[in-house]
Amino acid sequence: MSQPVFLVGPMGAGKTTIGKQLAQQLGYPFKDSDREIEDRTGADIPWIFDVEGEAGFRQREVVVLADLATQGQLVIATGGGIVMREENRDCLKQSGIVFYLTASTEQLLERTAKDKRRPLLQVADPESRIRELLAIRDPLYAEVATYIINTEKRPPRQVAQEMADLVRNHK
Ligand SMILES: Nc1ncnc2c1ncn2[C@@H]1O[C@H](COP(=O)(O)OP(=O)(O)OP(=O)(O)O)[C@@H](O)[C@H]1O
Ligand SMILES: O=C(O)C1=C[C@@H](O)[C@@H](O)[C@H](O)C1
Ligand SMILES: [Mg+2]
Repeated sequence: MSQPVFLVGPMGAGKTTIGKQLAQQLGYPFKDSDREIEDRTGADIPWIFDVEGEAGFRQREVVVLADLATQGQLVIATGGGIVMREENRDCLKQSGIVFYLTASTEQLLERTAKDKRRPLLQVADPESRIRELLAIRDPLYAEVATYIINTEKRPPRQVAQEMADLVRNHK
């Protein structure tokens, strides 16, 4: 099985955290599209949003996803908005196994509260913003998903274990 494994879902779903554990358990290299964009740009995500706007960030995301998707056996954690572009959804569906990681709005809010590096959540009412984004994106995450995994009430390592078993048994 040489196809990549993608993790999609909202900010705070645990794509980066669980993705690293999954990669370790499968023995695959790990990549994070957000980190890859930052490395290639030489700047962090808040800077890219400030200077190039969300549209500039999304353009970079398309290029990085297309590139990572052709690198074979990797675990790839994606950014929360990756499904906003149709070409990304097509790429995800055609390229590998896709896990949609879910959690309640309350959990997403709690998990993202301290970290100020998510420009879309730097608003007066982040809870409403999370709900708005989910209303738009949930059907898009579901559209690309091979498996939908709830990440609540279990530590990341245990979630990753379930996912690793699904990958190993995937035909
Ligand atoms: N299953 C879990 N149980 C408890 N906490 C978790 C779980 N998964 C992730 N977390 C915590 O939630 C926070 C956010 O996780 P993470 O950065 O992995 O989310 P993400 O989906 O990659 O978000 P983004 O889309 O912004 O990159 C981290 O502090 C992480 O430790
Ligand atoms: O949900 C989103 O649109 C984003 C999620 C993060 O992973 C980053 O990709 C960026 O902050 C935008
Ligand atoms: Mg992440």
